[in-house]
Amino acid sequence: MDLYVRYVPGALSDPDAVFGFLRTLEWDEGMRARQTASFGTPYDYSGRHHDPRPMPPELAAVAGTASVHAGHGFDNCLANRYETGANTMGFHRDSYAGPAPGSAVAIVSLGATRTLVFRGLDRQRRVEMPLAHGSLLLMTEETQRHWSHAVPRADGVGLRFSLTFRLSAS
Ligand SMILES: O=C(O)CCC(=O)C(=O)O
Ligand SMILES: [Fe+2]
Repeated sequence: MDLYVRYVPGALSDPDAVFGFLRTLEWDEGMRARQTASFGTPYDYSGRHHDPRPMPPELAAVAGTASVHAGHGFDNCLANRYETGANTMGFHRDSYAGPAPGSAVAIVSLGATRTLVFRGLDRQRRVEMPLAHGSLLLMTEETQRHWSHAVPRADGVGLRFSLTFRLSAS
């Protein structure tokens, strides 16, 4: 299957404010590769359990923007903090055990541009997508079935956050 994702540059009206807000958050340092924080309906990720925590208004507003593009709401936000280009995310496919069938996963990027690499499960194809400050990327369930994605190491790159939004099935 061809890669079908939708990239919306400049999706956020005030990305600098969201970036500033994210800098004030407390981050979970339990993962070596990067730091995380979870809001809304918990979504178990990399075998880590998150307790339910309400989405702060700053993130609920971003979820609202993502909803307009996705055509459905989002009730979970998993935030990732990549302090430097040495912080990474390995190849994986997002699980649909929790999310509603047919719903999209949205990635909102703040701060330094990092490249999201898609790799076909046949390992024959590779597509690189640089994700800019204030951008939104939508991925479908179908995408997850045929492609994995990763945020590889990048030299000389500063702080970057990603917000991944999901809609839970129940
Ligand atoms: O940080 C990113 O852009 C990727 C995030 C991601 O793939 C995830 O949280 O599942
Ligand atoms: Fe992912």
